Amino acid sequence: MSWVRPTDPVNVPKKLKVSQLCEICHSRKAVLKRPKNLQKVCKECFFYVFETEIHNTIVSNNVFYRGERVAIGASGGKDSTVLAYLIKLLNERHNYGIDITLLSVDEGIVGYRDDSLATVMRNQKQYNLPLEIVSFKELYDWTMDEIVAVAGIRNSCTYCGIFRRQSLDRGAEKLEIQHVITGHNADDMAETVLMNILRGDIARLEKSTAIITQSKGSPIKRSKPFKYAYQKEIVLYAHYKKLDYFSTECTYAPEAFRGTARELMKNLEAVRPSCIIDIIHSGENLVLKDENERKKKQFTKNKNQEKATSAKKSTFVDGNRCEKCGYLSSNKICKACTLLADLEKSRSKITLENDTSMEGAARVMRTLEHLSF
Ligand SMILES: Nc1ncnc2c1ncn2[C@@H]1O[C@H](COP(=O)(O)OP(=O)(O)OP(=O)(O)O)[C@@H](O)[C@H]1O
Repeated sequence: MSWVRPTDPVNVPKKLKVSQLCEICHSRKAVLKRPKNLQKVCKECFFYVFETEIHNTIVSNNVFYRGERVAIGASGGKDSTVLAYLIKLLNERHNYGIDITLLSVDEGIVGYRDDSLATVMRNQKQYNLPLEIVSFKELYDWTMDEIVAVAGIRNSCTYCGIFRRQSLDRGAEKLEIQHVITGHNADDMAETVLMNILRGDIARLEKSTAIITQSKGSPIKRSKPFKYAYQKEIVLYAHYKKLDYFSTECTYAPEAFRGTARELMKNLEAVRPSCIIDIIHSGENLVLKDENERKKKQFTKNKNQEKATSAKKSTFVDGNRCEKCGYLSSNKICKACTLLADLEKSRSKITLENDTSMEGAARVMRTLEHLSF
C-alpha cells in the first residue's frame, strides 16, 4: 500500500492549526478540498482514498474476472490517461490478474487527435503497455475532418460517436479482446441521465447508469470504472501525480444539447457538489413502468415518426449482422453504414484541399466557404 500513517514525529507539522490538518490522517497539512464532499485532505490521503474508491467500485461490481483481457479506450485525455495509470496500478496492487492493452481510435481530426495520439504513444512507453490504433480512415475511408466538410460541424458529434463506438468494438475484436473500459466519469454519467430525462428518452435512461453494458448478441462488453469519480478529482489526481495527458478540447463543438446539459450540471454542482452523485443515485433507483407497456407506446411513437419522415426501418433484433458490412448490428443495416451511405452521396460534391498543415476545423471552414452546393 502506498498510504502511510504519519507516525514519524519528524514529519508531523509543528505549528499547524487543527483546521489546517488533513481530515483523514489528522497529522499532515491539508492541501486540497475534495470536490466530491469538500473534505480537506493531504496529498497522500487523497491518493489513497481516490484509488481505494475506484478499487471498491471495481470489486463490488465484479468488473473484471481473473485472466480477462481488457482494452482501455485511450484518447490521451485526462480521464483515459488516469484510467490507464490507475488500472495498471490497481491490477498490480490487488492482483486482479487482468491483461491490459491500450486501444485508440484515430478519428482523423488534424490539430487535435494527432496531438492526443502522440500523448497516448508516450503513455504506452511510460506504462509499458501494448497499444493498438485503429482509424476512421482505414475502417470507413473517411476522416472526421472530411465528414465535417460534408455533414457540417453541428452533426459532427453524431458521426463521431457512432463511428468511434463501432471502431472501439472493431479494434477490440481484432485483438480478440471482449472487454473495453472507458474513462467516462460521474460528471459524464450525471449529464447523460439529465439529458435523457430532459428528452424523455426512457429506453436510454434505463441503461444510462449501468457500470457494465453489453448489447445482446455482441461479444464485447463495456464498462466504466470511473462511474462515481468526479471529473475535478480526476484532474487533481492527474495534476498531483504529474501524469502526461493532453488537455485541449476537441476542435469541433460538443453536441448543442449535451453542451447545455453540461452547463446546467456545472451550475447545479456549484450550488450543491453532491448533486452529481445524487443524480446517478436517482438514475440507479428509478423504477420504470412495465417494459412491455413502454414498448407499445414507443412502437406507436416510432410508427408516427416513420410516417412523418417516410423512413424505412428494419425490424429491431439484437445480435443481427449488418447486411452491408457484416458487423454486429441491431438493425438490418448498421448505423455506421446508414451514415456512410449519406456521406457517400455528398462525397462527389466536395474536394478537400490536400493541405494538412492547416488545423482541421479551419481547413473545413475554408473549404465550406469556397463551396457552392
Ligand atoms: N479516440 C479515442 N480512442 C479511444 N478511446 C476513446 C477515444 N475517445 C474517447 N475514448 C474513450 O471514451 C471516454 C470518454 O470520451 P469523451 O469523448 O467523453 O472524452 P473525455 O471525457 O474528454 O475523456 P478523456 O479525458 O479520456 O479524453 C474516454 O475516457 C476514453 O476512454
